[in-house]
Amino acid sequence: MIKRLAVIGVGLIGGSLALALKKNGQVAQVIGYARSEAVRHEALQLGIIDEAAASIADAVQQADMVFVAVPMGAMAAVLAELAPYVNEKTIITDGGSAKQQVIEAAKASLGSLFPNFVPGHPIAGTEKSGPSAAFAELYEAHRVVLTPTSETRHDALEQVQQMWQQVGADVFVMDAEQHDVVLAATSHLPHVLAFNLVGMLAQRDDCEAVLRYAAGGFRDFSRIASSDAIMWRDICLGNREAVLDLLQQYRAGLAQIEAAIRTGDGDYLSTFFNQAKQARDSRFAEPGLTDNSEV
Ligand SMILES: NC(=O)C1=CN([C@@H]2O[C@H](COP(=O)(O)OP(=O)(O)OC[C@H]3O[C@@H](n4cnc5c(N)ncnc54)[C@H](O)[C@@H]3O)[C@@H](O)[C@H]2O)C=CC1
Ligand SMILES: O=C(O)C(=O)Cc1ccc(O)cc1
Repeated sequence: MIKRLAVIGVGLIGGSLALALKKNGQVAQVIGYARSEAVRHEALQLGIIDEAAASIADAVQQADMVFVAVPMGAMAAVLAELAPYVNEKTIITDGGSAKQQVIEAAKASLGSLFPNFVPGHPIAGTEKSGPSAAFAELYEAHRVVLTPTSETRHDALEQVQQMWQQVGADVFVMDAEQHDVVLAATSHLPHVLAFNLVGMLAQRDDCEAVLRYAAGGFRDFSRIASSDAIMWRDICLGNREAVLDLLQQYRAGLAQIEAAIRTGDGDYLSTFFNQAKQARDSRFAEPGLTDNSEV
């Protein structure tokens, strides 16, 4: 049972954790902070938080658990701001989509309390953001990856693991570097591709006609291009190396497809498409990948 949970960033991810813990009676009090007063007020009105803090210091001072769920680009500043106000009993964790960058920031800011920091990433979300997008069931039957370092306190890791299990998540522990490569492949690259496709089509003169006759496949593929621009800017820049590697690999594949179309190499296309289909139908046939819902 968490006595006082401080949520820094009360949007989809922070808000959903607060709602889920409250719903299950796993937290006595939630205090929330967001940069904008209007967002804090909204979170209070929606019952996501019990109290709105006027500063990060006020939010974390009495907390036994701190959950940081701000865009990746704001993580370092938030961690630096909270560091003087936490103590050896406070556990600090986060929900950032790439882990190595957050770990570096936490190490730089938290100093001797760095072992109290448990890096985390719920592999659950939608294309919506803000407190109004939060819902208590978001994490049920979804994966949460924790990427402790060699310095992470074992009891802190256990408590964060328990917190996520209490809201219905399956918790996995992974090395941060591996996490960033894996998530670049299945999440960061697809978002970049969707943004690029939709952005490209939006610039065409015949955009209206193109979209009017779009089929279900376009709706599926383009949904994630509705995601928050600042959040995805920060993820791309925060997981730079892995995203660039995958983009290069993707471009090489695309170039081969382009060459096959140009030269009329139908065998290449059918073989390659069939290999991808076989992979999607067998090895990728995981719950969440086979239905049409968001991750
Ligand atoms: N949206 C998604 O599906 C998922 C997002 N994440 C990660 O979770 C984190 C939060 O994302 P969302 O909840 O979707 O975003 P969101 O936009 O819904 O919420 C972010 C919150 O942070 C606040 N905020 C922004 N800058 C701030 C600052 N400098 N100081 C204090 N508060 C600040 C905003 O007011 C808002 O309350 C991000 O790091 C994102 O990469 C992780 C998994 C899924
Ligand atoms: O909306 C979707 O399908 C997502 O992929 C949500 C998502 C966004 C960012 C993450 O780090 C994890 C999950």
